[in-house]
Formats: sequence, structure tokens, C-alpha cells
Amino acid sequence: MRFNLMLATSKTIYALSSGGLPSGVAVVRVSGNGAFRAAKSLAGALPMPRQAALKTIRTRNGLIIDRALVLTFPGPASFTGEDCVEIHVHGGKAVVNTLLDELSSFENFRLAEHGEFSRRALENGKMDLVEVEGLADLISAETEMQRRLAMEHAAGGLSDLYNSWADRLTRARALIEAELDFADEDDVPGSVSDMVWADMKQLHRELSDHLAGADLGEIIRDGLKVVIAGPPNAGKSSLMNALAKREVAIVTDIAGTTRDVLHVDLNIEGYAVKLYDTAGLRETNEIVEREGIRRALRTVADADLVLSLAEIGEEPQRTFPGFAGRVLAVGTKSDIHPGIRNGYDVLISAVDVAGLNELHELLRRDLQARSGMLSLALPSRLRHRTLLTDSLGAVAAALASEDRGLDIRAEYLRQAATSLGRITGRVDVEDLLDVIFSEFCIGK
Ligand SMILES: Nc1nc2c(ncn2[C@@H]2O[C@H](COP(=O)(O)OP(=O)(O)OP(=O)(O)O)[C@@H](O)[C@H]2O)c(=O)[nH]1
Ligand SMILES: [K+]
Ligand SMILES: [Mg+2]
Repeated sequence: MRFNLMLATSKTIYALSSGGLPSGVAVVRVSGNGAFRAAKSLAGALPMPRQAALKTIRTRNGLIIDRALVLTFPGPASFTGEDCVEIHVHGGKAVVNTLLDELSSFENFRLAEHGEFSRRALENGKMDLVEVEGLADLISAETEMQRRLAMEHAAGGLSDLYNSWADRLTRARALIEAELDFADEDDVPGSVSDMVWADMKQLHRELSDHLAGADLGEIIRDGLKVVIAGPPNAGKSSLMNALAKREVAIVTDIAGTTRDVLHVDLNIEGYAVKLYDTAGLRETNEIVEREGIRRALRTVADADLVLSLAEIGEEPQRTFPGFAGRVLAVGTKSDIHPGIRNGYDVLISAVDVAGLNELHELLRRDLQARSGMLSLALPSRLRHRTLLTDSLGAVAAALASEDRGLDIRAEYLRQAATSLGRITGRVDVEDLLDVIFSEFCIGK
């Protein structure tokens, strides 16, 4: 790990780590080299590390704040890597405020900044960047699939993969260096290159497959963007309200009712779905409506899936400018058009729910088809995608420059490993020689 322990002189931080007040219990967390000193002052003798004890918490003036569970976690075997203390008080606003006030009065103490406990964990090598991101996602996860994806990241599944790839790149370079530097000596196996490049081809495949999962990772994390589009009065806003189970959008029989893009978050079978209602598409000179239509088309272009609505009997639009994804043709108002079925993927009515269940089922199946692979070691952020693309590009460049010098090809592999290292925040320092010496007995 590159990060060093430069925190010896830094401040001890504290914060309310549990949710909003009032609550049954509130957890105040303290981290830093003053944590135990403060805990002793507040609670008297401290319990054994990692064991809870019920203590009376007092200000330095002897005022009792509360009776609370106190836990200590000596560094470096703590979340942040520093000495940490948890105080579980009753979750009253005044209780917590008095405790935080008291903590603020200790020398070199201050309120933690956003994410600062995790940041210290990162700086102390307790977690890498992907794990920190995973933890943040885990805390904000609202659907089961978001939770599972975040858990995979927080638990190091993705980091392990990137580290193993970075190790392979390092090893490949070590072998190339060996070939360059010690080509005359007997101990270096012949045709090392063949081995290296076969493995790099394989790595290239694994990287591309992994990148192909980025769409899904981002969809699970950010939600599938489903956009309702179609002509005025098709029943778009009525569908939005029916799926949201509340009156999000204004519904009238006036064509051109919706102007702004409206949005609700849905949870469909554990997947997050972002549903958008848009202005009815038609030719118009009315300035406000035109702007609404421009926004509608922009939203469609950014969609993962479009629900193209048309009142039964009308032709649903099958393609949209700038959108290459899946379009579901939805025939609306089935209650007043009985018996017609052809030309639509699903028929719905905002006044009875039969078709809505079918639409729900289509969405569920679409999401499941996208997540056909069940491994959730997927990149889930643009940052991951960008660096993975860089890494893949560098491996491809190394593979493609057969007619160039080995040193140039090795340099590409170094770049590939650096990009992977940037994802985890673990940009490898040079341990090339270690690898060489461990694999060959060059120092004879
Ligand atoms: N009978 C029946 N009427 C419907 C249904 N869905 C919508 N309507 C009616 O159709 C009219 C238009 O509905 P909206 O939901 O406002 O249509 P929209 O596509 O959002 O229209 P714009 O926002 O103007 O583009 C309203 O009078 C609705 O009550 C349905 O399933 N059955
Ligand atoms: K309308
Ligand atoms: Mg509308």
C-alpha cells in the first residue's frame, strides 16, 4: 500500500454514526490517537477491546450525560486503522448534542467530515478505493440488487480481480525484462515471450468481457432508465401514475398537458428502475410545448428502455432519434378498445390493472435478461469503466506492436497495470526485481 501513516499528529475525529434523531439508540464514533483518552474521561475505566460494557457517561464537570454501551477498538485492528471508540447512547437530540459538545472540548478533537472515517481507513490501508466506493453504495442501497452489487465491491470481490490482473501484468513485464536483460544466460527459459503473449491475449479477453458487464453494473447501481414516450393523450402520464401508485403527473384530456420531464424511482423485483414521463411528441409551434418535446427526445436518447405508447388502433413509434436500445410497443386504453391485440407488445389500461401486471412482468424479464450472468463482480461506475478501457487499450496496444521493441511492449503493459492500480488506488510500486528473483535463479 502506498498510503502511509502520516496521521500521528492529526486530529481525533468524532461524529454521530447512526441515523436521524430521535432514535432508540444513537452511536457516536470516535477515531484517532485521543480516542481512548477521551473515552476514559467520559466513562472511567474502559472495557476490554471489542467488548461492550455499560458505563455512566459524564462530562468533565461530573454531569451525567447518559448510561451507555462503550466499545473500544485499538488500532490498527479497527475500521479506520486508528484507535476507535463507539459510544451507544440513547438517541435523544439533547443526549447526543451534549456528548458531541463534550467531545469537542478535548484538545485536538473535531467533528468528522463527510466520509472521513472511511477516508482514514483508505489512507491506513484498511480498504482500497473500490471497497470504499462499495461501502458508500451499500449504505445508500435501496434495492436488493443494489445491495448485492455493493456488498460484492465492499467485500473486495472486485478488488481481488483487479489485483490479480495487475499481478499478471507485472509478472509478464518481469518475464520480458528478464528476456531483455539476461537473454544470454542459461537460466532464463526459452520462448518466454510466447508464454507472456498467450497470457496477455487471455487477459485481454477477460478485460473485455468484464467491461461488457459495465452497462449492467451501472444499471443496477443507478437504476434502469425507462422512458415513457408517445403522442399527446396516449396515456403516458396515466401510466406513470399507475406504476408509481400516486398522482405524480397531471392528467387531463388536453393534448400537450405534460411539458417537463417527470421522474419516479421504482423497485421492480429488487432492481432499481428510474421511470420518466415525457411530453407528447407532435409537430407544434407552441414555444413551451416545443421545449418540452426537445426535452422528451433528449430523455429518450439517454434511455435504457423506451415504452412507446399509442392508443390502441394507432401505430406506436418504433424508433427514436439517437436511441438504439429496446423499444416496447404499448397499446393503451384497452378498456375502451376491446378485442384488438396486434401490433403491440403489451396492452394496458390505466383503469384496470391486468395489463399493468403484464407490463411489470415484461420489465422484470428485461432486467433479468440483462443480468443473465449472476456474478456481481461488475464495474459500476464511470470511473471504473474509463480506467478499464484505458487498461484494455494498453493491453491491445502491447499485443498489436509485435514489430516493435520488447521494451515498448513492456511499457504498454506497465500502463495497463497502472490503470488497474488507479481503480483500486493501489498503483503498484516497482516490485519487478522481486518477481524476477523469485521466478528464476539469476543470482548464481
Ligand atoms: N379510458 C381510458 N382513458 C385513459 C386511459 N389512460 C389515459 N386516459 C385518458 O386519456 C387522457 C390523456 O391521458 P394522459 O395520461 O394525460 O395522456 P398523456 O399521454 O400524458 O398526454 P400528454 O401529457 O398531453 O402528452 C386523459 O383524459 C386520461 O384520463 C385508459 O387506460 N383508459
Ligand atoms: K393529456
Ligand atoms: Mg402527460
